[in-house]
Amino acid sequence: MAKLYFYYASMNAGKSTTLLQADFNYRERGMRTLLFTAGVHDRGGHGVIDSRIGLKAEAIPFDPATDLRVIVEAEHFRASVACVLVDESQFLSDAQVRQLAHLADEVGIPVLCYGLRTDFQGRLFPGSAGLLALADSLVEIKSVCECGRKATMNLRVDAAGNAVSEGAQKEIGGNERYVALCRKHFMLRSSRDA
Ligand SMILES: Nc1ncnc2c1ncn2[C@@H]1O[C@H](COP(=O)(O)OP(=O)(O)O)[C@@H](O)[C@H]1O
Ligand SMILES: Cc1cn([C@H]2C[C@H](O)[C@@H](COP(=O)(O)O)O2)c(=O)[nH]c1=O
Ligand SMILES: [Zn+2]
Repeated sequence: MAKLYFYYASMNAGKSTTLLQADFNYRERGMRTLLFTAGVHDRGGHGVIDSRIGLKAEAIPFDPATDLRVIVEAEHFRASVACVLVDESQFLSDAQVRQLAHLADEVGIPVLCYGLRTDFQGRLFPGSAGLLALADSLVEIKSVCECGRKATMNLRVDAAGNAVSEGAQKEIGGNERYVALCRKHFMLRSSRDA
């Protein structure tokens, strides 16, 4: 039975790199894949999955109005799709997570989602909440805080490096805007700079 997977981590943990490796693995065996990424996440260009290690691939951009089920079913009808890979899956809506679950259960295509678990305030994103609730397999990709503990949280920082604790949930950025920290240091920095 095909499964819905959620590979989650803090920022800068290697999610996009791992996705692109999994994609390569399918394609080098002659299997067709479909890649999606959030249209809003244009750090490496619109509709591009880019890893800090330098790997890149084109992907279908999704926004809240995108019906991933319709796109994948139409493509699968045209030529068999072996796997669907979704980057920035924290930005999926709950309805889109259900579309992906349908693809795994009813169409038989494995769906691999990669994304953040929590935002800069330590709260779940809609896509992460949906995936934590519905995925068959939850896999944590691990990275380290500056203290050596596991980095599970994402601190948003300003140009001076001070913690930002208020603002919109969605704010595109990279290492200049976010620091991955363990929970202890996330809490300490959040309250110190408040
Ligand atoms: N030149 C490099 N060689 C090896 N690893 C690198 C290099 N540049 C960045 N990295 C590592 O890649 C990881 C970030 O990968 P990326 O796929 O962009 O993460 P994510 O998608 O989780 O934000 C970090 O662990 C970083 O240390
Ligand atoms: C914590 C947090 C992150 N974001 C944005 C910032 C980046 O554009 C992406 C995550 O990118 P990565 O591939 O994991 O490096 O998400 C956000 O909008 N809001 C947040 O709270
Ligand atoms: Zn720490």
